[in-house]
Amino acid sequence: MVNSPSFLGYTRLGAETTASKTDLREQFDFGTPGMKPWSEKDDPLWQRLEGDNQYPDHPGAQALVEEYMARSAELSQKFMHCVSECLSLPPTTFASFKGEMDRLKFIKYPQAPPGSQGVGPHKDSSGLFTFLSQDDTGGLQVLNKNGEWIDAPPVEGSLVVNIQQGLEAITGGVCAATTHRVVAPTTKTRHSIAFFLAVRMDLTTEELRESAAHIVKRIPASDDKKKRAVDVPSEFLSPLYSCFGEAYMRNRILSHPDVGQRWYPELYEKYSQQKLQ
Ligand SMILES: O=C(O)CCC(=O)C(=O)O
Ligand SMILES: [Fe+2]
Repeated sequence: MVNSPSFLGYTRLGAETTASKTDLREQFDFGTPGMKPWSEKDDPLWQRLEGDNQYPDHPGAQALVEEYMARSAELSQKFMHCVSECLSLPPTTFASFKGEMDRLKFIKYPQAPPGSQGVGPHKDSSGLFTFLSQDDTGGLQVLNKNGEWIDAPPVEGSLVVNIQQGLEAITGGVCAATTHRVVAPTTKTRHSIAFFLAVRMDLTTEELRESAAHIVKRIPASDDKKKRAVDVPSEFLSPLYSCFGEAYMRNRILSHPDVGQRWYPELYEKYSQQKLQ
């Protein structure tokens, strides 16, 4: 991944940081193929997050990744319609928020001493929803409304769906982003595959406030529930960033400091000193 300004490719064990601690996992990150090349002259820096994949040197890997991404994109399209209906909104309400490059990650967690951090507490930040497939090892946990960690145990043939910060921001916090983590396995290796449905990176906080107000008005949640949900902090809603792309760039740089330092040294310095407001 260190060769990719788009944070795509292989991340070795120990190179990723979440909640200021090193994660015990290795992974391959891929994006929807065929993105427009970044132009230094015309495009904002965050546009560079959309780039070319680095495929492993393994027969069939590229075809498999591309098929997995295409089918997940199709599924997520239907899922978004269902979510809109559940919120009593027209089925295509979220269509105009959909971003260009979805992401797919193949993750491996090696055995570790009890209580080790596979991946630390976080909210997914590149988009609207995450569709997660996990093997039968267990270790995925979700924070409930009382602030307790509860297991999200493997259920064969199922996907875990996380709400990402993009949807949280768009719905004014009514659909709160899922805070989750993985406790490292102690007796065997754990594998998981995560598909991240992209949100539009050019969406500015101003546009967002307008559309969120419009959507929130129409979602039939109690005012009390709406208010509490908005209290969840989100880097996407931080006044520090003018659009989703910028907020996502910060997230990538702090999660993958080696890549951040190589390609975006000035931003790395800035973000590592900045407290999220
Ligand atoms: O491995 C898992 O089950 C979760 C992975 C995850 O939350 C992530 O990579 O964002
Ligand atoms: Fe996650």
